[in-house]
Amino acid sequence: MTAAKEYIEHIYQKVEQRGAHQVEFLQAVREMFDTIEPAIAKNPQFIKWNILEQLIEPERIITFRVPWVADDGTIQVNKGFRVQFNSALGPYKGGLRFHPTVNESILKFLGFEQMFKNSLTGLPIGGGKGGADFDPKGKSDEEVMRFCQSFMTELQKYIGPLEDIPAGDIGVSGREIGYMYGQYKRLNGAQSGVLTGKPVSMNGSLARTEATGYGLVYYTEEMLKANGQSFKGQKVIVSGSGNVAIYAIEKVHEYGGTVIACSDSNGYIYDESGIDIDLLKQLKEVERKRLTDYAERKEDSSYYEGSVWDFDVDYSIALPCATQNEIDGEKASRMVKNGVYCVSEGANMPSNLDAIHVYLDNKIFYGPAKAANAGGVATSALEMAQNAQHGHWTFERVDQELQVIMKNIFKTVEETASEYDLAGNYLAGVNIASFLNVANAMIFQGIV
Ligand SMILES: NC(=O)C1=CN([C@@H]2O[C@H](COP(=O)(O)OP(=O)(O)OC[C@H]3O[C@@H](n4cnc5c(N)ncnc54)[C@H](O)[C@@H]3O)[C@@H](O)[C@H]2O)C=CC1
Ligand SMILES: O=C(O)CCC(=O)C(=O)O
Repeated sequence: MTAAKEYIEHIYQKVEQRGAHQVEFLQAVREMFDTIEPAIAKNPQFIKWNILEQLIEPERIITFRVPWVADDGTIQVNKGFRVQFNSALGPYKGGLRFHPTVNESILKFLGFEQMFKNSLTGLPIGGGKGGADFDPKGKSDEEVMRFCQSFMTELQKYIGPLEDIPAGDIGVSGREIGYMYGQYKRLNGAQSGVLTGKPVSMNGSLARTEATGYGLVYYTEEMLKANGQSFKGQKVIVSGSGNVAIYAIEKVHEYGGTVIACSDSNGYIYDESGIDIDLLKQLKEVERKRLTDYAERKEDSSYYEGSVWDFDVDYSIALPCATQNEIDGEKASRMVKNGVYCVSEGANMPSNLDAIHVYLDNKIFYGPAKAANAGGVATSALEMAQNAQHGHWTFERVDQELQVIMKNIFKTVEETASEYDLAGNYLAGVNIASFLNVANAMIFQGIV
């Protein structure tokens, strides 16, 4: 075993000892550690600085009680969190997730990946993530507002435009960000730079809503082009039907591909002629309905229960945009059998480690989440820039900057993989490039 490998395994054992039950976090660390040996072997100072042990420990985890009153008068209590993972490259930056499954392991995996992802954007942002085990589904607007106000009453003590700037994630969109900003302002005065993903009328950025989905397609098109392919004429499946999925579908259609299926947490719709994006937006963004309503309103479309990745149909590109671990080894093998040659991740860690092995063994063009979905946070950093200069940029300007950022990320990934004699292994390119960004910044700052 090389010294680099021995060091990596020694630190991994420590992570396991400290939190064997944190399975999502362990998975994210394992995936990273499995690819960075060449970078550690080439840079022995990382061992001297014990950089991995510093990296895997969040700078701070804040947990708090979130009490609120439901419409029926009952008193509800949820658990709130903010994981301030790493500030080597700038203030903590990353979304808030409101979902019943939220726990410390999930937020640590998300924060860990966020610090690496953010470094790939080239913008001055560190990594963080937060949220609560609150389910906005089925709640009235008033209940969501009261929850958001209680959540922010505590969170506001720890965030600020130069310290920590949360944004949205699963279950947190413009509505929730609006309520949280209202409460922040009531307690601290108007400082719009404290949250991103704000509604445009509240100093949000144009194109932030679209950015993660559009960015995913810009990144994937670059990867396809580098391999003599493109979206044009391709059949695509997108999982999810939330913010990331909707704008990924819209951009795939603009690029000449056809998205034939998308999903929610219960099932999926198949629409061979291509998902009707206007209908999907109306159902999901306006009416907050389920996908069963799509099949009821759109002729020749069908709804099926279960995972969209178990659907046997010919297609070539898979864009998972729902949630973590939605694809296991079996589902990945099924995709390959169905003709998939490209998988690019809008969701964070949607593929488990077995699925990733299937992609690598089958030479799938693979866009790991840390790179492929970085367009959302990159545009959040553009929103911060606009807020700092008290100005607004046009949609075209933000979208143009987003395209440049996503192209540059792919270029960095491709070049890094080649530099380490791993040409075409985009997973290694993503992990090594982002690891070097964060590790070097930490060394510059000393032991802090
Ligand atoms: N919103 C953003 O800017 C960014 C989001 N992401 C990631 O993208 C993914 C989706 O986030 P958003 O679209 O923002 O959230 P959202 O709340 O708008 O939509 C989430 C979608 O995933 C589906 N979903 C949730 N749990 C599921 C499950 N267990 N099985 C199948 N489907 C499930 C929901 O039905 C919904 O369609 C998440 O992994 C998030 O972390 C990543 C980068 C930025
Ligand atoms: O826009 C942001 O700050 C956060 C985006 C996010 O949560 C993510 O990239 O997973």
